[in-house]
Amino acid sequence: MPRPTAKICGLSTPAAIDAAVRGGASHVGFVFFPPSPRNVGFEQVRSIAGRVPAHIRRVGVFVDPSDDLIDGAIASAALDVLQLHKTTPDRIAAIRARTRRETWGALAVKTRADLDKASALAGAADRILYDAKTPDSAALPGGMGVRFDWALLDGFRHPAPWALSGGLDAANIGEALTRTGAQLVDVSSGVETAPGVKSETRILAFLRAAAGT
Ligand SMILES: O=C(O)c1ccccc1N[C@@H]1O[C@H](COP(=O)(O)O)[C@@H](O)[C@H]1O
Repeated sequence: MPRPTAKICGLSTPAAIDAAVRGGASHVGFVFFPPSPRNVGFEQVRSIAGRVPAHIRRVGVFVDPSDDLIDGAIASAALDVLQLHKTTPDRIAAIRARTRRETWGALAVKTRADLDKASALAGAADRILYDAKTPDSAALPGGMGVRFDWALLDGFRHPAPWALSGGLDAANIGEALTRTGAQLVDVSSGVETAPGVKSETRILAFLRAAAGT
């Protein structure tokens, strides 16, 4: 079994990017969603994204975005991947066709029935990101440290490449990998000391734990 790879999401400072790079992240994420404490503006992200070496993929995180937002983000951060939350499969397919970028569709999971939506996403996106469903009243559809019951993925026939996210951290990533067999994992609040405040120590600990070292 190859070693799992990991995305560190919600980066907004040079120090956090450098820690993700040093720790061996395969992907780094920038959030383009103003209600998020991790939201980055175009000028801000332009000033830091150049620190990411070419072998690490840059992911833009969006919530049902407009074309203008996507185009501005791609231009500012040289994004390789678009991660789309609360976006319909038709819209995801249109974004993918228009931008010619690798596209991930986030699937909010709380019950087994939620997984029924995976097949529609598989035709539209390059990868399905299983994320925990946040409460209806929550300000954000992700990035809240909420995890779902990983047993829901037991025996599930994944219709596309996939990744696991939602409430992961250095303490639970080993169990998450053993339970689900994920080959790509994604973390944001689990490597923070407060919402939007990344910890270099926690980033490095997460990446070590994900690599099993
Ligand atoms: O991180 C955010 O602020 C965010 C905002 C809007 C949509 C998604 C967001 N983050 C993504 O949520 C998951 C899980 O995060 P966590 O580890 O539970 O905090 C992850 O994919 C982030 O990319």
